[in-house]
Amino acid sequence: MEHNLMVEVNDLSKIYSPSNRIEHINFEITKGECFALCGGNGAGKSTVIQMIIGNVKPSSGTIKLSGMTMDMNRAVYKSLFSYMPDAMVFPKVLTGYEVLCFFADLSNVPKGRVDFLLEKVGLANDKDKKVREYSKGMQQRLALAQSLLPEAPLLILDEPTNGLDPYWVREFKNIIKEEKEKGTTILFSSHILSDVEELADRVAFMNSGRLLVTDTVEALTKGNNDSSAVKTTLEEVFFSLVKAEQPV
Ligand SMILES: Nc1ncnc2c1ncn2[C@@H]1O[C@H](COP(=O)(O)OP(=O)(O)OP(=O)(O)O)[C@@H](O)[C@H]1O
Repeated sequence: MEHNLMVEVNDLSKIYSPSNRIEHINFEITKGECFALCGGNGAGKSTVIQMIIGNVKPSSGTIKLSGMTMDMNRAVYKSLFSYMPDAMVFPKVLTGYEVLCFFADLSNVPKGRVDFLLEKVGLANDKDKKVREYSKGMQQRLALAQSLLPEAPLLILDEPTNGLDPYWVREFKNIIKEEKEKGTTILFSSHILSDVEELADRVAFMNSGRLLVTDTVEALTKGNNDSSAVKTTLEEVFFSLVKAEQPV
């Protein structure tokens, strides 16, 4: 039977210490959906992502991708997603082209796709430069190209537009929209709530290791039930959620 859910996160927790806990995280992402994980610094977004991709072992809870846990078949589980970290460290002695060819070989991706993606992220003219000569933004564009190489059904992006100039923020958003149109399921984390509003179908807000709310962008920004109500922004929603959490 075709499984409609790409991601199922069920009562997931990571207890780093008694005072540093990410707990009771529950959400599902339907195939083809664009889902944003939002929250302030230290809310737990990256930890949740790291648990999904198998880099951090959960203290409890389960994660399924397309109905499958990592324990069922690690190789198949890992083939279901590709991942762009918030800061990727590349071997600095390699050129951008060599880096992508390395990752392409790992995933049996034809070299033609390397050239296509270098063009897409605006690095075609710099492909023979060593990565150590790349600016931070160029390295980030290389990281995005790396994550797009395998055309995995689930694309996971940790803070994809952080630190990019306005031109490349827009280009990144267009690339994410293209992926969405192709039917790729997308999970991304971001602090930039205007980007989230533009890209995401649904949003989960985290604070201090807990999930506060998960809903569609439309429902979160519609104001109140009065149809004449002025729409609010995700930024305002986030402020009121975090404010409500503060001790009085
Ligand atoms: N390896 C670790 N060991 C101990 N604590 C950790 C570890 N990694 C993260 N934490 C803690 O877990 C909490 C959540 O961190 P995490 O990086 O997941 O948050 P985030 O929402 O991604 O934050 P930011 O937006 O600042 O990147 C923080 O209190 C952080 O200090």
